[in-house]
Amino acid sequence: MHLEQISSPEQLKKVTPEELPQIAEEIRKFLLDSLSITGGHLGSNLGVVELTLALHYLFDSPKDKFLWDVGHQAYVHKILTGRQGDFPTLRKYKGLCGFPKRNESEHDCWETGHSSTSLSGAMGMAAARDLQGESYRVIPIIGDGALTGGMALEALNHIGNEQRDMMVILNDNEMSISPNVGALHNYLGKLRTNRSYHKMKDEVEALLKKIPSVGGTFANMAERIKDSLKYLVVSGVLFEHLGFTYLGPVNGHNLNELMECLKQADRTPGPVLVHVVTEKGKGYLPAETKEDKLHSVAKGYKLEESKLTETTVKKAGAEPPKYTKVFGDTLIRLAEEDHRLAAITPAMLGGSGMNEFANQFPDRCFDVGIAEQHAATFAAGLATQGMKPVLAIYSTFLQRAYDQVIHDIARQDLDVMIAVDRAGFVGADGETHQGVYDIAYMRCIPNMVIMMPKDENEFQHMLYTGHQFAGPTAVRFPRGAGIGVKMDKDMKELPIGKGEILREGRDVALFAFGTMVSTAQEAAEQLAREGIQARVINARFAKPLDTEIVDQLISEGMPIVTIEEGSAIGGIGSAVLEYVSSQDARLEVKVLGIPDYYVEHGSPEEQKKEVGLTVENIARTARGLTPRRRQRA
Ligand SMILES: Cc1ncc(C[n+]2csc(CCOP(=O)(O)OP(=O)(O)O)c2C)c(N)n1
Ligand SMILES: CC(=O)[C@@H](O)[C@H](O)COP(=O)(O)O
Ligand SMILES: [Mg+2]
Repeated sequence: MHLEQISSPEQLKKVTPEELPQIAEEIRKFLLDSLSITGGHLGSNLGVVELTLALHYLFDSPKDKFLWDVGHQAYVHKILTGRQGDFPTLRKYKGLCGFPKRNESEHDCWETGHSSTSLSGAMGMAAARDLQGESYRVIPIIGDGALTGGMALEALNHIGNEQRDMMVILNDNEMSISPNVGALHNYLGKLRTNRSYHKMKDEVEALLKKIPSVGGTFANMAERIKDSLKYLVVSGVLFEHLGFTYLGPVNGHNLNELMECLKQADRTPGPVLVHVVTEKGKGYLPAETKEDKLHSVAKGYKLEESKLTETTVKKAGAEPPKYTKVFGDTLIRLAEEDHRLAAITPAMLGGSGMNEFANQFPDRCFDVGIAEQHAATFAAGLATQGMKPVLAIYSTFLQRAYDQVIHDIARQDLDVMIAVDRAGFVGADGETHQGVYDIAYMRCIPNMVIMMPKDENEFQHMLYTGHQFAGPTAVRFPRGAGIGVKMDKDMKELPIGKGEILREGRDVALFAFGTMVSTAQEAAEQLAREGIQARVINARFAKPLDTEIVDQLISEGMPIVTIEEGSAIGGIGSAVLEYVSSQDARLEVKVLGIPDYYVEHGSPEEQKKEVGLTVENIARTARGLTPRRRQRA
């Protein structure tokens, strides 16, 4: 039997146990070939090949529920559940999603993208199962990185208390995106290495079972040994304290051992935690030996070489700097000048461009694990004592820390700068990762200052401005490269709440924010060729809004098109509308932003086109506002 003959878990079950290692090799080869063309999350998937095979071999999806935490490691599950043929479209527009997707397959029972949700979801399913008198297995698969997330710990607390049947698979590869960190990680390390202790525990228990229950000193002594052994075992295993039966650690690449352990877990009532030790990047040397274990690779990754293809490298050299790189460089410059600056990342050191900062300022760099809520409140704590923390966080993950931004940072008016990376469309990761809500969810928070630069040069000035400002600021910036402008040598402070007029015009105002400014400028040029003069405004601040600029537009009766790469509900367009209405003014305002639905994976260009954030649609919208005005003139 070969992989191409397996398009369902039923067919997998026809494979003999002896053939499984060969299927595992075929899966690895398929992943490597396929992802070298499309890109995607390589390292984690190479690490779960045997684990996924074992789960589908022994258990019965879709009746049994597999919940993949984060979901970036669900490619093998997709291959085994009939989607192998769709891999050429992986993470492409209208193609196979890079994460579990309920409308893609009945085997995807739980959608993910953000980490640490699987245990709570599993608890919900287990409770529903029991309340409805049903019988199926609930199996969340959670990584050691995802286990550092607060939600996962909240769920352990609940699951251990309720004692419902559930098999938690802890896939421990000692890696988050970067090497995993934290006390829990250290603790797992002790469990992993303490194999002799586990062997001793099994041997002593077996021995004691043989001691006959006779009276006298010997029996008392045996009971005392039993008690102290119980204490040793229990105090060594945090999970047992929490109400789980702990099984493992088991080698996640040895199919025989792994399946034996899973069978034992299946026979155990109540919540069981199976500690599976795997290697991220397993089977591909460039991944095994690289620090990030090739967590994800770009399109065109060349096999057998742990570097990108020639064409990609050349292109990268010629491209303007990535915003993330400008952030990392500016952070270092700010930290050199100000010893009060400390930077925090919730597990995204590399992704946030902070590796070099961590090298240069190890004492002032904090990787707190996948703990966005803690990261935000930790920043607040630092700020109360006169530090000037910078919280580097992706827009989509800042959603996790919403109450902390309101309650701990902004309400106390603390001097925290939030560097909101990946703001706007993120492309291939798709709907779970789009950074499109932060303007709306932060604009309503008192004390917040929210800005977004039109280019990478303005970005460094905004970071400088945010650092100088004594209160909460959010500087949002997109994924990817800048637009190729010259970078000023010195950083300067921008006036808070002031936009800039980039082009004069009397027919219509294009009021644009961040990435949309250059698109608006292009639209203005197109309109000029048709005789329509558009005024282009770089809003710079979503809060405070530059009301002077809007007052001027009101006084001229100039229609406005607002343009932003963020949710149209509650964004900068809403801010303009709110202000116009507060002035009892009658002015036409059209809001261009992201409509009220989740935009799926694809390229950012395809995503922008889908929602009308294009030169053509801006020009079309502006045209629709101008005829009456031009007739009057
Ligand atoms: C809430 C949240 N924060 C951050 C991330 C980014 N992220 C994706 S995968 C990952 C590491 C997950 O580590 P682990 O669960 O151990 O899986 P592994 O990659 O090691 O297989 C992180 C931090 C995320 N997806 N969700
Ligand atoms: C699964 C996950 O959340 C991350 O791996 C994410 O895909 C990283 O995104 P960037 O590539 O934008 O850093
Ligand atoms: Mg891990």
